[in-house]
Amino acid sequence: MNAGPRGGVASAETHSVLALGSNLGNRAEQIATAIAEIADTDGIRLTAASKLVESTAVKPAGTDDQAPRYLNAVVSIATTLDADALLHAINAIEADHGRTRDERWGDRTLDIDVITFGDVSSDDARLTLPHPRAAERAFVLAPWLEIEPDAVLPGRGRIDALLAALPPADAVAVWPADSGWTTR
Ligand SMILES: Nc1ncnc2c1ncn2[C@@H]1O[C@H](COP(=O)(O)OP(=O)(O)OP(=O)(O)O)[C@@H](O)[C@H]1O
Ligand SMILES: Nc1nc2c(c(=O)[nH]1)N=C(CO)CN2
Repeated sequence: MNAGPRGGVASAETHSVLALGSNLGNRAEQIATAIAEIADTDGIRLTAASKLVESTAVKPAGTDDQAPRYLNAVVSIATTLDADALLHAINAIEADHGRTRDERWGDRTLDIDVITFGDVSSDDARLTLPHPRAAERAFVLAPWLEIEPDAVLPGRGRIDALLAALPPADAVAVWPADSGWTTR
């Protein structure tokens, strides 16, 4: 797609998909503020933002299953930043929201992951692309599908098929519950 600055992704820009999550504090406000901050970042143009979805916290096996439920959302952007600069920008937004990094998959005020950056593939631990766990996460795939129904996760296939292959127990619910939107 190359529809220029108002439509799709201009040639100097890279299309990227970001996933946001929060399970501490005012979850909806943190995600909404973070999306506004992403849209305000130099070199980033927000092209779509999903509704919020709510789901049980996915934790490593054997850890506390009492964790607060998450709200998640997905945005698509067109950016002139390179992947490192984009990671730096989203880490700064997380830090502004009081995010600390102490525990893997720990509770957090705000998490922002880079799901895709163009068709870049990277094994770098600092920025693995596409995000290595996106294909197994209904809380990423369902809101992504809402904003990009034909999207493909590079190397894994169409996201509608990936979502349909997940166990029904992984389904996410639109939040707030009365907004009349279902994900599966
Ligand atoms: N695609 C990516 N998006 C965001 N961070 C990434 C990515 N790939 C690697 N990282 C690195 O992962 C590190 C840990 O990130 P984080 O604490 O958000 O992990 P997590 O949210 O607990 O787990 P998960 O990555 O499964 O969502 C970060 O310091 C970051 O450099
Ligand atoms: N439901 C849900 N569970 C999670 C999430 C998340 O965003 N939503 N993020 C995690 C680590 O990034 C770990 N577990």
